[in-house]
Amino acid sequence: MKGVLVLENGRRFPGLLAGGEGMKAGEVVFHTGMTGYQEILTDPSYAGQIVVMTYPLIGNYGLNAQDAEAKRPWLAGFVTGEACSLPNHYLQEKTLHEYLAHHEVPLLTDVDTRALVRVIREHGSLKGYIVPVEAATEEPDFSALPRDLVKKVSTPISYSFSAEGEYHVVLLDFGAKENIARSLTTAGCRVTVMPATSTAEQVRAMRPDGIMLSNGPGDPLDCADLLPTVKELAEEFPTFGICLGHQLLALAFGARTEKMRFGHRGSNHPVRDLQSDKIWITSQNHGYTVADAGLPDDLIVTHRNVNDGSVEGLKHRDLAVFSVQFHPEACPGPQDAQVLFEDFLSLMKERKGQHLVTTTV
Ligand SMILES: NC(=O)CC[C@H](N)C(=O)O
Repeated sequence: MKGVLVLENGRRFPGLLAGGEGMKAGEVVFHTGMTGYQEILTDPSYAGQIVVMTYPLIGNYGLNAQDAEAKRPWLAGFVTGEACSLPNHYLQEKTLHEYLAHHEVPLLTDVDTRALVRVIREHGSLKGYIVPVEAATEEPDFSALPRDLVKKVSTPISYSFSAEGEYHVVLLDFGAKENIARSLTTAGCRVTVMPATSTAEQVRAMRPDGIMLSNGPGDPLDCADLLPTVKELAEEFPTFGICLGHQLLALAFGARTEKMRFGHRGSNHPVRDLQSDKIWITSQNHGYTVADAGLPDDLIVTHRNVNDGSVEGLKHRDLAVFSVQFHPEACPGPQDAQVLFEDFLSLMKERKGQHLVTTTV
């Protein structure tokens, strides 16, 4: 079926429509990863967004049971140049077309994604919608795009992700990629996942050694009601924030966040670790950033993006609290930053009063 992506500035990008066919509006963003599309499709941070892949051929290794970051896709649409309908991989269970049709997510293929990405880069991110060509006269209501995305994607109930491990981490789920829990488990932690709206008392009752604040969708300012709890927990426990978790920590301690022109979404964003002066290649997916202006004295910048200088990491001057804008759990992507899970373990170890043996490589 012929379909079209219509941008809010009126630009139209025709293609072939498969998957879900109802009108789905969202913020149109692009991702530069060559692989990792299954992790992108299942990353809850993309809720409410239409993701355009810049790499021309997507889907050639199918989707499997192991690489999902969540049980379902949350994104509003997926746009590719070419989508492979005959994938080949020993783990492959579904094609891109089958997976997105099953979850009723529109898949628009055969799109001139190079032209589309140029428009987004020039104008900054734009809202848009995908529809069958004949329905493209309907006026979408962009004002109706949801703002309570974190509460939509967060787990409704607490659950134990892993039951063994020396340190107990409560993972506050703002839309967590499963690989954060997997990485913590691999590092030797017992992980309990709790809803985004959990109170400090509920978290404290779990007797955690540390708090992990996850990634998640939307504008961090939409989560203002969660900030007092984030601050209370960070003042009491070793705390590690990733992406949205980093932004919420920053806001909770008095920093500001701002929307970026078109964000960072890809598997090879260079970040400078200011302490070692080494460059890490990182996986990123964010449209907001912590602003340099008005950064409180208590927060020290630990990492910066090499391309645009934006804040990529923070630590608290006095508390056992640190956070990064990129994804050390790196799915998809490189693993340069995985050492941060060891750093988190070290903070929990210190809090327990044990001697620290650094495993940093
Ligand atoms: N991956 C994330 O956690 C993204 C954080 C936030 N939604 C942003 O786009 O900046």
